This record gives sequence, structure tokens and C-alpha cells, in this order.
Amino acid sequence: MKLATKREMNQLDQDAMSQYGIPSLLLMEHAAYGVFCYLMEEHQGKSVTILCGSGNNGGDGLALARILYSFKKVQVQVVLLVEEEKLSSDGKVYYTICEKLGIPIYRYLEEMELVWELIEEAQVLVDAIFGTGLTRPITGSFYKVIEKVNASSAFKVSVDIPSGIHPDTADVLGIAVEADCTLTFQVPKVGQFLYPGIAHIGTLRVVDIGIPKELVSKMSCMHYAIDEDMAKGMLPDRPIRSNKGTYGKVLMIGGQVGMGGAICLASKAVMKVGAGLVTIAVPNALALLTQQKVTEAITLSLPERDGHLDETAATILKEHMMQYSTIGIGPGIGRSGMIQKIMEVVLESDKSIVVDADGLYALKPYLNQLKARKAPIIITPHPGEMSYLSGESIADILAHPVESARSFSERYGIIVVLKIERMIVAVPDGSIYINSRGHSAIAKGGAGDVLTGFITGLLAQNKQPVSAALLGCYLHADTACSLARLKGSYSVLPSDLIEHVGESFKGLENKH
Ligand SMILES: NC(=O)C1=CN([C@@H]2O[C@H](COP(=O)(O)OP(=O)(O)OC[C@H]3O[C@@H](n4cnc5c(N)ncnc54)[C@H](OP(=O)(O)O)[C@@H]3O)[C@@H](O)[C@H]2O)[C@@H](O)CC1
Ligand SMILES: [K+]
Repeated sequence: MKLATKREMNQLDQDAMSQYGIPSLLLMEHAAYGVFCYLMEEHQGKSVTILCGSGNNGGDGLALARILYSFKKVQVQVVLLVEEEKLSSDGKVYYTICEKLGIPIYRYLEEMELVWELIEEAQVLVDAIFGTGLTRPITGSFYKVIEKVNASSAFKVSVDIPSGIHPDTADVLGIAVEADCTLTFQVPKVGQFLYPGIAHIGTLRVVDIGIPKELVSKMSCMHYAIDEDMAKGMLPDRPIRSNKGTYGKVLMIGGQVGMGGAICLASKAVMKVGAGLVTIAVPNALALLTQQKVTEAITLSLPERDGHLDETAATILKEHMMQYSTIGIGPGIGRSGMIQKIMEVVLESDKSIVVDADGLYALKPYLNQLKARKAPIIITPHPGEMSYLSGESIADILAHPVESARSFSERYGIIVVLKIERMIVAVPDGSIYINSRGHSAIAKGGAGDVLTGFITGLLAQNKQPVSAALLGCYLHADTACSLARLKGSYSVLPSDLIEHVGESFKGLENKH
């Protein structure tokens, strides 16, 4: 699903007006009607208090007041947060109608105490204060009102975007409405998929406001949400005439003494997403463990020193590498200097590679050579690993995760999967994909290893590495969300993701 920035959304509105002659008032009417339909569906019989700002978002609120009052005689009141002269021209049209209809309009600047009472006692509060036109931090009377809105026990519906959330970055500009539901228009905004925006939007619904479909599909954008439809389109084929070789031969390299679980989890995850064959290359001391833990895999037992893979393992791996299609390296491998040699051999190969965890530490010296490599590389860092690789602070990465992942991906020509609340996949052409799902239930050691396994297993089956990264992220998050719904937020284990990923696959297979 496409995601729009403020500029792209404005352009879309402008194109609808200039190319199709659709007046802005009609778009506003459709926007308001979409909110009206939602209110009738979910909150019929409740009184509605609409808070309106000066821009077109406030205009949407006034248009909604007219529809509620005229069609359903819903008890509706408007709180105007600015002087009426400051309303946008479309907003003024609806303001005049509301006034003539006799809809109660309270002026915040004149009746502050009364407005606070209205907010406190409201059943449904509609936030039409600021939309995509927010330009600076919220202060003064607007701040006070939003503070009161957040303290109210009313059900809160935000029009287009919760007031205070930046539509591109998801930043809170001063303060932001904590909505229970957000009805966004035509195309969701990037800021509705990133933190802290995701903590303010509640349930997100997309309302069609009649912008022609051709314009939306032509709309150029660089941001996409990884959703069910996208994931469905990326399922690898499973033809009748096939065998294990059809679905890729994967070599998983990792493990050190005391860290055997990570490579077992990752390798099992590879098989669970449909790969045909897996070989697990580990230090000698872990060979028995991997055989017992991942029954279906083959174990390649390698020389070790001090519990880590010894650099002589690189020569053995080089001899074996030809027979594999895909390599996953990193889970539990440790940061011994000896891993460097192994990474060198892996990078010299013509195989598709996924690098995770401590493998990323061994990758760093080779970053400048990656663009010249023909076969794809996917890296799956968490913010700490990303910080080590890029030199940015963790705080900066968390503050600008999209830019951080994008610039790294472009600079080195690799696919970056940044593991934050909603995983971000950055592609070297500058495109950004943001996971539409995610759950803190799997913020646990081992969850990253499972993701590495999912992506590696899909990469072995998919021709497109981007698809493997996107589908891997989707399956990981979707399974986590389903498990959290079933078991709650505390007791889901990363190994449960492996156990239950089949249900997520099945959901996609059965989707029409
Ligand atoms: N055809 C369309 O385009 C359609 C658009 N639609 C709707 O319009 C919305 C976008 O409308 P918009 O561009 O008028 O912006 P919006 O967010 O309502 O208000 C901006 C106003 O707030 C002000 N202001 C800004 N920051 C401030 C601050 N911190 N503190 C105080 N004031 C601040 C700013 O004034 P100024 O910066 O000049 O002071 C300006 O007056 C969009 O989200 C959707 O809901 C739909 O109807 C469908 C069709
Ligand atoms: K709003």
C-alpha cells in the first residue's frame, strides 16, 4: 500500500482539482461524509463534539457537523478554536451553513471554561484541529485544548491525522491527540506508520474521498506499507512437480560455545518458511546440539578455537559453498577476529547472503566493496548494530529511522532491514517499506534470529531479494500479533513464531 508525504498528498489533491475539475469543497464533503459513515457505523446514538482549527482540517469538521445535523439530527456541537475570520475559504462555507442551521458553535477564545466542560463530558470527540498543514510545535491555547482532550474519557476520532503528529516524520510537535481511531483520506500518511505516530492513531481507517483511482496509481511515492495484499503477492510458488532442490539449498553459518540457540532458531526458521535444504555450519562443540535441535537439517562441523569458529573453517566453507544457493551468516557467531576471514570467503562467493547479529561486526570492514558485488546482500541490524555500522548514535537512528536506513542502503547498495517497532526495509533505489504490523510481545532475545531465518529461507525460494525481506518481515510481525492476541503480550516466545508461522502463511494463501 502506498504511503504519502504531506507534499505528495497536496499534489494528489491539486491534480484531482486541476486535471479532473473536482472542486476542493467536494473533496471536503466526501472526507466529512466518510467520517459520518464511520460514526453511524460505530457510535450511533452518541452526542458528538467537534473541535475545529483554522485550516481545511477544521473545514472537514464543520462539514461533518452539517451532515450529522442535517441527515440524522445527531446531537452535535462545534468548538471553534480560532476566530471565524481565520477559517479557510472552504471552512467558511460550512461555518456559515452550520450557523444558519442553528448548530451550537462554541468559541474557545470567548468561552474557555465552558469548552473544557464540554470536552470533559463529551461522548465522542472529533479532532479536526490540525491535519497535514501543521507547520510548527503546538503551544498556547491549542496545547491546553489537546491536553484536555487527552484527559477526557470520550471516544476520540481524529480527522485525517491526530492533531500534533507530523505527517512525514511521525514526530509529536509539542503535544498530540491520543486518538482511538483515525480516519485518513485516500492515502495513508508516512507518519501514521512510524513511532511515535503509531502510538497516537488508534485504529487506522482509510476513507475514499473520490480522488480518481488513476491519479492514485500514477502518484509517485517512495514509501509503502508492508500489508497483507503486498505479502500475498510475494508468496513463493509451490508447483506440483518439484523437489527439495526446487526450494533452495541454504547454508547457515553461526554459533559459538554458549550461544548455540541462535543458529538453531534461525536454521529451523529457514525450513519453516519453505526452503528445501538447510546445512548448519557450526563449531565442533555445537554439532550434536544442532543435530538434536534441528532434526531436518544437515550439520557441517567446523574447527574451533576458544569456542568460536577458527579461521581455518574458512577454507572448508569455501570448498563447500558451491553447492548452496543462499547463505545466512551471523546468529550467535561472536565477535572473534577469526570470523573476518569467514566473512571474506562468504562475500567472495556468488551467493545471495543475509547477514545478521555479530556477522554485522565482521561485515563492517568490507562495506565499501559491497556495491561491486553482483549477488544481493540483506542486512538485518537492530539500532545498536546499525549504530556500529553507520557511526550514527542510537538516538539519532531512532529519531530518523527512515533516513538512517535509506542512506545506508543507498551508500552501500544493499537491502537494509532495520529492526524497530515497525520494521523498515530500505532498498538501494531509495524506496522505503514500513511494516504495517508489529508487537512488543516479541521484543525478546532470539526474535531477530527467527527473522534472519525467515528472510534467508524466502530468499532461497524467491527470485527477488526485496520480496524475501518484505515477506519475512510481514510473516514475523503477523505471527507475533496473532500470538499476542491469543496468549497476551508477555508469554510469546521467539520459537513460537517458528511454530505458528504456518498460520500466517495459510491466511495469505486463503486470501482472495
Ligand atoms: N483539498 C484538500 O487539500 C483537502 C484537504 N483535506 C483536509 O485538509 C487538511 C489539510 O488542510 P490545511 O493544509 O489547510 O492544513 P490544516 O492542518 O487543516 O491547518 C493548517 C492551519 O493551521 C495553522 N497552523 C499550523 N501549525 C500551527 C500551530 N502549531 N499552531 C497554530 N496554528 C498552526 C496554519 O496557519 P499558519 O501556519 O498560517 O499560521 C493553518 O491555518 C487535511 O489534513 C485534510 O483534513 C480534506 O478536506 C480533503 C481535501
Ligand atoms: K486532526
